[in-house]
Amino acid sequence: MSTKEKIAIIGSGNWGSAIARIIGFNAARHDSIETDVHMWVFEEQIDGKNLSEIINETHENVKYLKGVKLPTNVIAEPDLAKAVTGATLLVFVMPHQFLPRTVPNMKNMYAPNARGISLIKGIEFEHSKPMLISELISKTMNGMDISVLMGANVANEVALDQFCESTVGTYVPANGEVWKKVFDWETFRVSVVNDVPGVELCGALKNVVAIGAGFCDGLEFGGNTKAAIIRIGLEEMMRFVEHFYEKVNPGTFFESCGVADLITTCFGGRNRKCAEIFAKSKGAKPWDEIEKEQLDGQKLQGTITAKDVMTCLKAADVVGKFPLFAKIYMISFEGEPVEDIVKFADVIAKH
Ligand SMILES: NC(=O)C1=CN([C@@H]2O[C@H](COP(=O)(O)OP(=O)(O)OC[C@H]3O[C@@H](n4cnc5c(N)ncnc54)[C@H](O)[C@@H]3O)[C@@H](O)[C@H]2O)C=CC1
Ligand SMILES: O=C(CO)COP(=O)(O)O
Repeated sequence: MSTKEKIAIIGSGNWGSAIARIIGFNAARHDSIETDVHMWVFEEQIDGKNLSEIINETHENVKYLKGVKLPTNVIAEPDLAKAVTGATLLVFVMPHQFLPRTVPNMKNMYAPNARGISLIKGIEFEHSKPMLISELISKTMNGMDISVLMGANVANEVALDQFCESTVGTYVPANGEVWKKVFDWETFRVSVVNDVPGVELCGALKNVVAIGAGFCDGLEFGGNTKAAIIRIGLEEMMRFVEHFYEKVNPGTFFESCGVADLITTCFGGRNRKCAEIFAKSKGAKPWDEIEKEQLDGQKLQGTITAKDVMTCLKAADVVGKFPLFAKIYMISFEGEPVEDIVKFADVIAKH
């Protein structure tokens, strides 16, 4: 039996495909990893043909990462149980709303010593308290060790080999080193830290702030205002993490997963872009319509996360300590005028 690590990627969207390219390169160059990497594809039809077949024939995900070639050792597989069979390393990368219905289809076909990593930016909650996606995955997979990878990694730029950094958060340093081998590439530099909640919550919460940054762009505010939103957003991200997860290392916010991801998303991300359009419509255009028109099947995470964050803040009775998060939620879902993005006094007074 092979003692090599075997990688399966669970997801093949915009980020899933971009990171599959790097994973494929690393699997081909490291002797300790099997060269073939299986990538699960949620099957759909493109001009009457299965997307998984198109990927295997053309080595391009023509729907989610058009114009970028994947290495030939990345093999698209529409059957999830088959994709993970014998895998020792499971890479979870899909919009978080699809996770609960996907994981059971893996049918325990992965190797008994399998470890996982989540690249998913979002939160879940249990009893109105935030629950990490990595915790949720671990719980549904009999306590499997789940690390996380988050960073300033807009997928289309990573796919073009533009230099960037990323952060792995892990509980088990030896697993962190394995994941570094899987992801670290000359244009994609990976650091490993021992802080899963900090890394993961940075990745989830910056999407909410990016909605606020998009509102500023839609209102045609200048750089000063957007910088203020980013700074206040960082402060609220730190406060949220401290409030719900006291063991977080403050240094994590200065890794790629923290301030760098916040900045890139507030300038070049999908959440920013869709929020700009929402603001330009004065809040009249529904989010799902904007998502459909602008993202062609890709998914917006910041709006869902804004709702989830608000649920946690209300349950803990701390809304007044998070006026920016609250404002973003109220503008997005309660009809508050978009211009009020910079007016916090009412939130603080009310809570
Ligand atoms: N795109 C980016 O630049 C980055 C995204 N991320 C995060 O990575 C995660 C995955 O994002 P992307 O790969 O960009 O996905 P995406 O936004 O491109 O979403 C499309 C994916 O969802 C799948 N899908 C649609 N309906 C489904 C269903 N019913 N069940 C299962 N899958 C279904 C599609 O097949 C496709 O693979 C998200 O949490 C995102 O926040 C993280 C870093 C960068
Ligand atoms: O997470 C991202 C960059 O690291 C991508 O953000 P968007 O989903 O806003 O594009």
